[in-house]
Order: sequence, then C-alpha cells, then structure tokens
Amino acid sequence: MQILTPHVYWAQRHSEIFLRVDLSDAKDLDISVQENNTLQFKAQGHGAKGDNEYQFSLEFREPVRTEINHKSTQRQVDIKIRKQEERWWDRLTLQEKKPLFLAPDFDRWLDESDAEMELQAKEEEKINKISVESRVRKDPYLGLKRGYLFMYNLVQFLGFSWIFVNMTVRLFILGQDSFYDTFHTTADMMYFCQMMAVLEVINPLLGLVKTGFFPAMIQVAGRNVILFVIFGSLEEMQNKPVVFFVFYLWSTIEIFRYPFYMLACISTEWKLLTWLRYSLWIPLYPLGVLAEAVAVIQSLAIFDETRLFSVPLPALLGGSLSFSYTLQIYLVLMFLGLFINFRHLYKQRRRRFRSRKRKVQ
Ligand SMILES: CCCCCCCCCCCCC[C@@H](O)CC(=O)SCCNC(=O)CCNC(=O)[C@H](O)C(C)(C)COP(=O)(O)OP(=O)(O)OC[C@H]1O[C@@H](n2cnc3c(N)ncnc32)[C@H](O)[C@@H]1OP(=O)(O)O
Repeated sequence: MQILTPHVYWAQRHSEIFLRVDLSDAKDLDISVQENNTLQFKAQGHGAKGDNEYQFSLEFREPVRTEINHKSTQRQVDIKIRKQEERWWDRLTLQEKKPLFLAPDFDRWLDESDAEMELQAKEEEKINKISVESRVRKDPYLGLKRGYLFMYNLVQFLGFSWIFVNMTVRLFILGQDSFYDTFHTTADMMYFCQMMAVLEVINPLLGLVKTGFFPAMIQVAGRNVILFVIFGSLEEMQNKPVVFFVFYLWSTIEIFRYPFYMLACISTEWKLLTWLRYSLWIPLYPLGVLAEAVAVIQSLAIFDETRLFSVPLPALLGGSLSFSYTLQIYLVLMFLGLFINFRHLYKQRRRRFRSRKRKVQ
C-alpha cells in the first residue's frame, strides 16, 4: 500500500518548533516523539491526495522534549514542540537534505535576529506586567485614592469655574462697575474653595500626590492670608477693585490646573491643557503676587487706623503695635514665596516637557 505524506510547514523560535500539517478534518491522530528524537505522525484526513491516511516522520536536528502540543482544526493540524535547549537551529532535520514534503511556514517564519527581538519584546512585556501588577498589589487603595483626588479636583474646578464665569459675565455687562462688588458676589465660593485647598497641603503629607509640601503650603497660606485676613476681616477692602484682579488671576489658572489633575487621575492627558497648566503661571504668578501686594499695601493704613489685630504693649512703649508691621514683614515674605514657587513651577515645567520629549523620541 502506498504511504501518503501530507505537506508540512515549519518555523522555529529559540525555545520551540512549530509544525503546520496541511490536512483538513484530521481524525485518529497519532503523534509522538520517539526516543530516537523522531516525530511520528499518523492521521486520517483530507490532504493533497483526498481523504486518506497520511503519515510522516522527522528526525530532529537536536534533542526535543517528548511532550507535544497539538491542535486539529478544519483546515490543518498545528503542532508545537519544545526544544531541549534554547538554541537557534540552522535546519530542522538531522539529515542535511530537506525532505520533499517539508517547507518553511512563511506565516510564522522569523530569522534569528527577528526572533531575538520578539523574545526581547516578550521579556519587556513580562517585566512591565509584573511591575504594574506589583504596583497595584503594593497599593490596594489606589482606586480609592484616585477617586478621592478626582472628586476633590472636580469640586475645585466647578467652584473656580463658577467664580471665573460669574466675574466674566459681570465684567461684560457692568464694565468697570463690576470691580467694586466682586467680593460680595463671589466671596462665599472663594472661601469654600480656599478652605478646601488646605487639603492640598495635607495630600502630599499623606503621600497622595507628588507635590512638594512647602510649595503647596506657601501657595495655600499665601492666598488664605489675603482672603481671610486682608479682604475677609476689613470691610473697607471688600469693595476695592484690587479684589477683582486678585480673584480673577487666581481663578484663571485654576480652571486649567484642576481639569489637568482630573485627567491625570484617570491616566489621560490633553496636550493643550498640559501646556496651559505649565505655561499660564509664567505671566499669572507675578501678576497675582503684584495684585496681592497692592492689596496688602492698601490695607496697611486701615489696620493702623482701626487697630484691628494690634498687639497691646506696655503704656511705656506707646499703647499697641499695629498689625501693619506684621504685614510689612509679610510683604517681604511674599516676594520670597514668589521666588520659591516660581522656581518650583519652572522645574515642574521643565521636568514635564523634558519627559514628554523623551517619550516622543
Ligand atoms: C505661615 C507663613 C506662610 C508664609 C507664606 C508667605 C508667602 C506667601 C507668598 C505667596 C505667593 C502666592 C501667590 C499666589 O497666590 C498667586 C497666584 O496664585 S496668581 C495665579 C497663578 N498661580 C499659579 O499658577 C499657581 C497655581 N498653583 C500651583 O501650581 C500649585 O499650587 C503649586 C503647589 C504651586 C505647584 O503645584 P505642584 O507642585 O502640585 O505641581 P504639579 O502640578 O506639577 O504636580 C506635581 C504632581 O502631583 C500631581 N498632583 C498634584 N496635585 C494633584 C491633585 N490635586 N490631584 C491629582 N494629582 C495631583 C500632578 O499630577 C503631578 O504628577 P505628575 O508629576 O505625575 O504629573
């Protein structure tokens, strides 16, 4: 009886061999690797010579493991065999002359260097997976932390947007007249947002964000002195145009900063928003500090006059020490704070754009 041989296609990787046997609807498969390192294949199926029994054997170039992985589909039989040693073979069979029924499987074919690159990519993928998994495992509260930060940023974004839109609309409708009652129309919301902002000092302490504690403290304390001490406690300050400029400058940066953080919480980035977050402060920060300094200077005479927060002194030293002296020291601190935070933001900007450039390369 004539022995029919199917067409067999092969490809290899460093650790395994793939065989594709061109036999459709194969049944009664008998596939094994014998002790002499030879693969024996026998099956009933539809091949080049119609429905028949087909068989072949292949003595491999180097030792292989005896366990075989195979899958029969409607079109073919796929066989995977592991090499004993992870090594690239220069041919499949021990005999130099290639059997006639054997051909390269070009769908799977890789030469040695491509296979090495594939191996490397797989290794890297494995390492990445392990590092992501270990990060998640290390921090079981990651979802909770991100959820909290997302909500915090959302609330701040809504608060500052309300202030910004309210002031802009009033500016368009009332023109310069809107400068004089900024405080009465927006102070409640600003109080709320700035009280919440205290969390921005606590968050880095709890390790929730990578922000430095000092820059955040300077920012929050600096604004709260202006809001609660200068504007909040002196009615005479509340209808001055400077309130408009201070609130407008604060809210302009925040309507970009908080959405940027919200996106960071869901590992998303919009390039334009990132650029605005890390660029707008360049003009806004000095202008903000200037407006705040004007507010402090305008308040000095009022504190002298009202003696609010003045420290009682022995009669010999002349009654009381006006709070305006403390504010004069604070004015110096403000410019020191401006310098520290300007440098911090400049570094953050460089880090951000440098790492983005590296990612693009
Ligand atoms: C007791 C005595 C006190 C004396 C103080 C006296 C000095 C007073 C001087 C005060 C001057 C203040 C003037 C100021 O009020 C004027 C103005 O504000 S004018 C308007 C313009 N202002 C600004 O542009 C400043 C805006 N503010 C800020 O940018 C921040 O508050 C600041 C702390 C200055 C810097 O932010 P940060 O360090 O957080 O930088 P990053 O945004 O790059 O964030 C670093 C990474 O942390 C992640 N992060 C941070 N916060 C969050 C959050 N809430 N949710 C999620 N993620 C967050 C962020 O994504 C970064 O991560 P990654 O590096 O992975 O991207």
